[in-house]
Amino acid sequence: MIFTGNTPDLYSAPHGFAYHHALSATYGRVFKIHMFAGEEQIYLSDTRALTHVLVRDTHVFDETPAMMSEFYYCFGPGLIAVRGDTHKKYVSPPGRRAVRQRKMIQPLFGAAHIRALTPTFFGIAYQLSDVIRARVSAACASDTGKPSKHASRQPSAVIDLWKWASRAALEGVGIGTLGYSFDALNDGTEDNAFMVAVRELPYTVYPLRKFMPICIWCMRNLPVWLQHVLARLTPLPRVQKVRRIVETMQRNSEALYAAKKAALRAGNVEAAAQVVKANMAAAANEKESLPDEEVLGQMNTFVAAGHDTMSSALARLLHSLAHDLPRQRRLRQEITQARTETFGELDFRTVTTLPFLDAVYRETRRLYAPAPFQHRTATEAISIPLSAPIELSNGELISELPIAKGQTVLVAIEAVNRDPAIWGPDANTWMPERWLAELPPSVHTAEVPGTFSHTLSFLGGNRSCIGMKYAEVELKTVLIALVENFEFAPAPGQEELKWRLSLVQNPALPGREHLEKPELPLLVTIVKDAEAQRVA
Ligand code: HEM
Repeated sequence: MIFTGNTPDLYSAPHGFAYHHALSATYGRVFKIHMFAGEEQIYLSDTRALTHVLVRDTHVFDETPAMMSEFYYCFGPGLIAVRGDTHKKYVSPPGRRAVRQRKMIQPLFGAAHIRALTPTFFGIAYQLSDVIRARVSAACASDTGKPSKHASRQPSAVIDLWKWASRAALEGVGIGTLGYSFDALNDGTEDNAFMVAVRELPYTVYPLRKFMPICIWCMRNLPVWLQHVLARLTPLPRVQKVRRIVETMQRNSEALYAAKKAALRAGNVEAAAQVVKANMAAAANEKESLPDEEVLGQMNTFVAAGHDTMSSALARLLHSLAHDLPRQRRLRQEITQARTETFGELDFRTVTTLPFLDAVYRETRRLYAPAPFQHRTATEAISIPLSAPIELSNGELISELPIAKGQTVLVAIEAVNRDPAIWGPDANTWMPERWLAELPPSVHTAEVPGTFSHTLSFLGGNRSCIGMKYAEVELKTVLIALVENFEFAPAPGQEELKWRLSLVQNPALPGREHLEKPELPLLVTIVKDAEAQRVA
């Protein structure tokens, strides 16, 4: 305990959430936590101070070396794993021009591109609904010899929706960013190695965070070839599994990249991945372009960042609605009415303007941020202002928080999103209606430095989530298709699910938290038959 500090509790998958909630409730918005080998970090949910960490003083607060090393090892030099000038600007080798990664990638996640992708998202959403329908029908048929449909009882079955949330997320990010279908929504498709690797990465790598200080030392002090030799020789099975996953992802991205470049050279623009297309066009025009390893880094990053967060987010939306049938019915009614009013043609405008759908989406993102915290490390000593003075253990009152050079701040995303002083006494309750009324003045005065609806779910500042709008439109589209076609309810005998802390949160059945694979069993009932769906 003296050596590990609070680290085991802070990162504990099964108990981590309860521990974080208890810490905030007990110690407030600013306090110290004790990490591995005596390191002290600052646990921060004071919004004024966080504005400095995430927005105003980003020249001081950088991504934590531990996280950068982890991302770099897993994905290569993609947007999430590069810092400072490289994040904005590639420091070019002689003869090459400099290119800003974020600037170059931004259009791929801009409103115009997302609008153009909306029919693709609908295609994925209806494929998902078809596969769930087929599963329910098959389960009913195997129970009774034929699908159990009669006047009073629609076909229903318990389905593990984690598997399908994960597959839909993969298909979305594959088609949307790489122009590549994993064929993940074809019921007969077995998981291929790439799919398994992407899916298993977050919960395989997460428990290794306790060894991060050792990894960082190696990455800072050893040549890359020696790091790879050491990774191969490390006897921990988990390290070997991560290594295999990373190699699989890299191999598949390389093959895909080669195929996309070849397609583009052969004049098949449609078949090219957006990022490859944009980069090759830039290079052809002698404009700023990324070297191959950075394009590969983006491909790995998009797949991982898009898959993990999106499957967690969709799972939370379905789970919340399953536990609240009246609100689920209200949402279904809104969607059905929109379908009638638009003569069946739901589009980008419908997706982004349905008020209750929007309220459900915002509330779920507020209460259940897939990534409940992040880290930033000060590259020099600095003092940042606090919203309200705090009392130190020696009785001294301070209104500026001193942060030492090298000290890490834990950005407590979830604590801000659930702060009762901001959101009111019902801050911990899932209540979509709060978004349909005027938000309390405290939400505005808090000045949360986040890019999404006064929350930190997509963080804020120069490293906020680039996929925010992409996520919103895809998730809402999928929700429209699913809620219109099915009713979701807790699975009998499996009503309680436990949400585990990981790189992004994921569900498990009580007593099965030790199993790495997440599970989301829900009772799915078909409420709109296939014929009606086709007519719509
Ligand atoms: C509900 C879904 C999502 C949530 C909650 C989410 C959340 C976040 C958060 C909190 C960060 C900051 C991480 C950090 O500071 O280390 C981030 C960064 C990032 N996200 Fe997302 N994300 C989501 C979906 C997506 C999607 C769909 C994509 C791409 C297809 C994506 C791509 C990225 C990338 C590339 C970054 C790094 C940005 C940078 O460093 O400049 N995210 N995301």
